[in-house]
Amino acid sequence: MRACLSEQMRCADEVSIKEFSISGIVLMENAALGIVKEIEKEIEGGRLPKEGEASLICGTGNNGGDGFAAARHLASKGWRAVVFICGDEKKITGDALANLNIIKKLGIPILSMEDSNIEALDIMFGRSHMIIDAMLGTGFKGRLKGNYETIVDKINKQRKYVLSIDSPTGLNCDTGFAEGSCIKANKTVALGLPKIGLVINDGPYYCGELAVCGLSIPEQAYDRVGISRYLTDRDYVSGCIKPRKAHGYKGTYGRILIAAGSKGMEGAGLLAAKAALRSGAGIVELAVPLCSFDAVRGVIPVVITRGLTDDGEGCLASKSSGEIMLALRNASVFLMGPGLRTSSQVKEAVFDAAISCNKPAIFDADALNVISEEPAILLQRPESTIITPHPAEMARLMGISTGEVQGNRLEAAESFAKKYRVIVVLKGYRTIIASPWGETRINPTGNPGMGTAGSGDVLGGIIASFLAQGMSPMEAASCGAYIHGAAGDRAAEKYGQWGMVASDIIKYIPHTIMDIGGK
Ligand SMILES: NC(=O)C1=CN([C@@H]2O[C@H](COP(=O)(O)OP(=O)(O)OC[C@H]3O[C@@H](n4cnc5c(N)ncnc54)[C@H](O)[C@@H]3O)[C@@H](O)[C@H]2O)[C@H](O)CC1
Ligand SMILES: [K+]
Repeated sequence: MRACLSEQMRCADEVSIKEFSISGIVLMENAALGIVKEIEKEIEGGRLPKEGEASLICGTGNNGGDGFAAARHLASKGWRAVVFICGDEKKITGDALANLNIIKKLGIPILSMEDSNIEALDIMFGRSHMIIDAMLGTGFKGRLKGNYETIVDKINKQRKYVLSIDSPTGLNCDTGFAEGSCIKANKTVALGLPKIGLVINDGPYYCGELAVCGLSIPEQAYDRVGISRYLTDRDYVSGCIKPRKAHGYKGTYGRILIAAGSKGMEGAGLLAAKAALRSGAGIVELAVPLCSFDAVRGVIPVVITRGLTDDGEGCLASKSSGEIMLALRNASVFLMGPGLRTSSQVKEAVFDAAISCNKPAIFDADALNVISEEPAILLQRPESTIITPHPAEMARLMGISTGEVQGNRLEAAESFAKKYRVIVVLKGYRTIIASPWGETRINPTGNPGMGTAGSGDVLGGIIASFLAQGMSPMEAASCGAYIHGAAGDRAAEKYGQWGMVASDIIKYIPHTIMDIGGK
């Protein structure tokens, strides 16, 4: 599913209205119907009563207009709807005014904002079963002004079910940050497309459950606007995980070469190898420095192991690159980096491999740490090359602080992908997969328990595996992140976020793939 900036949504609305003759009032009606449908799902799920009182707190823009229209549909379903208008009623125009006039004629109770009425909100909320936040949507900028802040704080103090229309009021729906007070909703119904800020940074915290109501805006309108950011969803992943061919054999599912490890860091390569096999790779070969060979040989019987010349100090020797090239002749995909550690010899080995390897490749962990000394080396690789940095590695690659990366995750991943012509998988909360050609995907799965040693090695293995089985690099990176996160979510259910470890994520990869539709 696509995700967009508020300005892009405004353009798509305009295209729908002007070029496809879907008028604004139709979009607003569709919004109201979609919101009521989402409320009905909450009733079915037992989170709301079948009938009750709803307080609709409406702004003076179109977000408020959606609220007026929703009040009418809720009233027709047997709810007692009470509308409170924040701000100067005289400012209400267009489609929002049309809907306000309808509910006035229907006799739906409307309170409007005068300072004394703010106190009336407490009585209103006291009686309500549900508060609908229709104050501000994509038109909101900066920090809440005037009475908005007081009202938002009042709503957050209530222990009532809160549904936000399009975006929780107070949230910047482009950045996913709130500068001041912000509604903490139980559910947010995004209209048209989810805005980027709803799915990154603090957005998911404020939104609660996210539902999307398409408003019947045609895909052509989004194409016209050039919206190329996506939220990876289950349908996308199940479309990429194709049934295995009846006549397939292990060679059909690819052969992965993993160059990883150093003395005492043997686990990294083993985790990647196991994750690759558990996600369907045909053959996995793990190449480690000779000094680590005995520690990995036979640990996973189905993994082929190979020793590479070491530097006598526990790491790869620079001349190991010739041996890696030899091993790569039989491989279809190359994964380099987990547990290598950093030294000038490791750097030489990584740079040689980066220049010479003509197979689809993923560079991870320490391979990225040495590449960060001269990231321009990446320009010598095809655009399909994948790098999988965590925020600190991304910061090193970009020569900025981790805080700067985390404050602008989307921009960091996208700008690096464009500048160095590689696919960037920026790990962390809401992993971002950015391509050099402008397609970006945001991953919705995963949990804080996945911040555990070896978790990234598991992700590298899954991506390599999907690549080896024929997915495009963008599909492999996006589906890899999705399955990794979803398996991590299952591991957290079983062991808790505190107790889960990387090998638990691997345990749940098979079930997660089966759930998504892989046999
Ligand atoms: N996605 C769609 O296709 C549709 C969306 N709809 C809804 O329309 C809103 C956007 O409407 P708009 O009138 O442009 O803006 P808002 O209602 O969000 O707010 C405008 C209002 O906000 C005031 N404002 C701005 N910043 C602040 C601030 N910091 N503090 C206080 N007030 C602020 C500004 O002055 C304006 O008065 C979208 O979200 C959807 O809900 C359509 O209904 C259907 C099509
Ligand atoms: K809102």
